[in-house]
This record gives sequence, C-alpha cells and structure tokens, in this order.
Amino acid sequence: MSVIATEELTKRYPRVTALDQLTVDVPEGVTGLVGANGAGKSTLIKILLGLSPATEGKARVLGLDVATEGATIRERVGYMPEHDCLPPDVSATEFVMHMARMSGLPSTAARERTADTLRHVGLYEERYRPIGGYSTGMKQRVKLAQALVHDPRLVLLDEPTNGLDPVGRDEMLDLIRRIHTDFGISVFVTSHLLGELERTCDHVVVVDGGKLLRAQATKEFTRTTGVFTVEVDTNADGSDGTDDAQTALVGAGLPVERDGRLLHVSVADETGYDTIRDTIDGLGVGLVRLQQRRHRIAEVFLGEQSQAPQTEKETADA
Ligand SMILES: Nc1ncnc2c1ncn2[C@@H]1O[C@H](COP(=O)(O)OP(=O)(O)OP(=O)(O)O)[C@@H](O)[C@H]1O
Repeated sequence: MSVIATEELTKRYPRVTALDQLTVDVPEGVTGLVGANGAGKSTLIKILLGLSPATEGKARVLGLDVATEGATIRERVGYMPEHDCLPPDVSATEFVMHMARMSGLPSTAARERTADTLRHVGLYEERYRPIGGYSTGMKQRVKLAQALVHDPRLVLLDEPTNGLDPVGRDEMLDLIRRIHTDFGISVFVTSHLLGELERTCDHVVVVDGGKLLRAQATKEFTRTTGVFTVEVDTNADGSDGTDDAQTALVGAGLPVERDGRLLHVSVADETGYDTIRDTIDGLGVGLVRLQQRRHRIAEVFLGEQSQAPQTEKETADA
C-alpha cells in the first residue's frame, strides 16, 4: 500500500512554480526525496501535512486526503522540520513530553514514551539540560524525538542531516534506518545529497524544478554493471603483482582500465568472471578482491540532468 500518493500535484507561488504536476507513489519503508535547493521538497512536505493548500492536483497520506483530512494526517504522521524551531529554555524531556501531551497522550504514557524515544535517539543525561546549550547534533535528535513520540505510522523528515559533521550524519542516517527496522514506521526523508539516500533508503524519488525526474527502488538505481574490480597481492619477490595481472588480463582479451592498484575489467557475459579468476590463478599471485561494481546513484544522473542534485563530493568541495 502507498503511504503517500500524489496526482498531478501543483503549487504555484506568485513568482515560481514550486511543484509542477507531480505524480508519485511512495510505498511503505524508507523513501528518500532528493533534489537541489529550491526543488520543491519542503513545499511538498507542507502540502502532505495539510499545512499548505495545493494549487491543483490531489494528494493522499495514509489514504487520507490532504485537502480535507489534514488534522487526522497530523495525528498519524510525525514531522521533523528543516529549520531550528526548538525553545532554548526548556529541557529535551520537557519539550518532547509537551509534544506528546499535545498529540493527545495521557500524562503517564507521555512520560514513558518521552523517556523511550529520547533513549532511542541517543539522548541520555543531557535530556534534563536546557536545549539552548545543545550541539546541532543533539538538537537534531530532539527534533527527531518529537516527531516519533506519539508513535506515528509515518514520519516526514526534512533535511535531518543538515549542519551535521560526517560522524553525526552517519549516526543520524543509522537512526533513520532503525525507525523502520525497529518500529515498523515508514519514513519519507528529504536530502540534497544522493549518497546519503543510497545508504539509507529502500526507494528514492528525485525532483528537479518541482517536476518528478525519477521514482525507483534504490537497488534499481544501483544495479550491477558489467565491470569487475580486481586487486591482486604483491608477487613472492615483493614486486607489485598489478602490472603482471594487467598484462595477463589484456592478453586474455579483456579490456582493462587501471586505477592505482585496482584494475577495472569490463566483461560481456558470465564467462568473463571465470576468465578473470582463471587468468589470475594462472599467474600464481594472490587475489585480494574480485568484485562486481554497482552504479552509484550519482552516476545514473550524469548526462541525464541539467542541474543534478549534489553528490557528497561536490558538497565537500564547495
Ligand atoms: N511561501 C513561499 N512563497 C513564495 N515562494 C516560495 C515559498 N516557499 C517556497 N517558495 C519557493 O518555491 C521553490 C521551492 O521551495 P522549497 O522550499 O519547497 O524547496 P526545497 O527543495 O525544500 O529547497 P530547500 O532545501 O532549499 O528548502 C523555491 O523557489 C522557493 O523560493
């Protein structure tokens, strides 16, 4: 069953069309919504929560119509906003407890759920300190906790890794994955980083300029290629075995591209794998790695997009 379904969804602001006839089905599981800044991701989330009306088209969340059933959607869905929105003077426990009570949980249940949820997101003793003194990573965890505290069926997370360092980002991505594996809650998470979604999501939806570019299972994006990566050990006399392996593979009729100690070997069919293995075996050199390459999501977009969402490398270079 779809947790989100839109049909020709359009949102026009006076000067810009933020969403342009977007039709997409989001299944249960973890789904990433990727697009460059301004692609329309936050606009879509606000429409899905029933907080902003669409100009044209329809959308349903958990089978509910966003135009008429916004309040029920917000009862059943958790939302983690992109921007800082936390009160600095209260503790995480007080804030998340307040949000739990606002969602209708009785006081004892709210207290228990608050403790469980803060533990799940990795906030322990710090949960009693005022939020104003928290690091960005801790604040992101509080925002995540308040989205989960009322045990929703679906959470919408808007750029949850924004402002985090690489370690913080990995921890957040791990937490997001576990929201689904541990609790069975579906996740719809936005990012402008393709690499993040590749690791975390079962499905990826790509938008550009408010239009749908692709919606696919992650494993279809990252399908295997006909290229094997080969790495060999040093020879018995201590010399690098890569030269010999390259010569032997080329001699066996296989096209080889060298990248330092790695040899990328293109094969036309299944017999190519056997040829590589037998050729290296014939050399008597140790095989360290023989691995079929998979497409990275970012590669799928090369040449396909005028303004591709950023890869992690592009962002790091910026
Ligand atoms: N309330 C608004 N009034 C006018 N234009 C808006 C409004 N909200 C968004 N826009 C415009 O709509 C487009 C899509 O914005 P949106 O915030 O949905 O993009 P986004 O993909 O979430 O990007 P970001 O990650 O930068 O927030 C942008 O051109 C933005 O300037």
